[in-house]
Amino acid sequence: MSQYVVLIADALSPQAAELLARNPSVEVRHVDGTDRPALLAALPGADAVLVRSATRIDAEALAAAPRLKAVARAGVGLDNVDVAAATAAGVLVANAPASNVVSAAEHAVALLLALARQVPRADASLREGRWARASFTGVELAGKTVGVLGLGRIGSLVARRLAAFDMEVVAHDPYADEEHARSLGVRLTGLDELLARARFLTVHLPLTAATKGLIGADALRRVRPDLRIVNAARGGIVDEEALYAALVEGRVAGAALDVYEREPCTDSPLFGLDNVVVTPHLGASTPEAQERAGTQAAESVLLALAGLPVPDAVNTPLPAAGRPAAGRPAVAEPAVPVR
Ligand SMILES: NC(=O)c1ccc[n+]([C@@H]2O[C@H](COP(=O)([O-])OP(=O)(O)OC[C@H]3O[C@@H](n4cnc5c(N)ncnc54)[C@H](O)[C@@H]3O)[C@@H](O)[C@H]2O)c1
Ligand SMILES: O=C(O)CC[C@@H](O)C(=O)O
Repeated sequence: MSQYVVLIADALSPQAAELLARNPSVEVRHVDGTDRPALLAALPGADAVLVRSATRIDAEALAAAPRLKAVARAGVGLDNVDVAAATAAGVLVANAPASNVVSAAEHAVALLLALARQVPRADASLREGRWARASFTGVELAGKTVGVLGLGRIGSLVARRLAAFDMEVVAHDPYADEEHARSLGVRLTGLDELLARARFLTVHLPLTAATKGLIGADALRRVRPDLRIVNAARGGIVDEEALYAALVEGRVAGAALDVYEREPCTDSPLFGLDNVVVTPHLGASTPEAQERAGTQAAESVLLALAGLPVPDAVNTPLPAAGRPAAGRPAVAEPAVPVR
């Protein structure tokens, strides 16, 4: 008979459930965590719960789960888990911090290119039967300065990719290591210089009290009018109201957003602007990232539940993100410091 019940509350890669189910002590149950009554009804029987982004594990959910020993999130941020309440309740919280960083970095670069070349609007226009070449002039990346805000795991991967486009890459991150930055071809700067010089700005910060609204009305008054901003980190770091004002007043040339102050976000004044590209929080939405995130979260749960053995890894190996693969030069992918 199974000793531990592990509840999967969001749509995770099937490999997560497969990994858990290989352990005879574990019974896997599924619940739709966005159906709050169903979640609260399932939690009392759970020893561990796995979530992605949709399910909120807050103080109420934790109080409904007296047997709970671990919450694991298949992703980087822990925004939907009340870590303080879990800690107070003696519940271990784990994330999968390197699982989706390559996908997130690639999505940020995709947004930056889509914005620079107006790809979404040109695509929509042609599908409507218009051959409007003159309407969709873009800008080149080569030779332009990109400011990377936050030179952690994802910021470093983005910096390296944009350096390959022959951009001048500057970064602001008070905690970044000079040598690490140099190895990426990145120059560290203060925020003021980054804001004043950048033609592109890409945000890769966690959402904290210090970063909330960091790119707000004040910062947006100090930027070039031809600046294009990408935020694929967390909504709220770029203040949406201030961004809207800067865009309509021509103080900023464009923005590409994957994340929003409130999610899901299906209605925003920003969505009505031609110089804005938007996606619905898709940074980690690839099978590769989801397989890694799901299996890493499952592995954490097995370890948390009395150190259960982790079966042989079934996940897609991470292609040298956050750790250089043997035999590859150190600069091929940055060994991003994991704090
Ligand atoms: N869009 C998506 O689907 C998606 C996917 C994965 C991660 N993310 C988000 O991307 C962001 C970055 O993730 P990561 O894995 O690179 O995180 P990370 O912790 O590796 O890097 C964050 C960096 O920000 C720096 N930093 C912190 N406060 C700062 C400040 N005030 N000013 C400048 N720098 C500061 C830190 O020193 C660190 O180097 C997070 O918000 C994460 O949740 C989004
Ligand atoms: O895809 C997701 O669910 C979240 C991705 C990302 O924001 C994360 O925190 O890892």
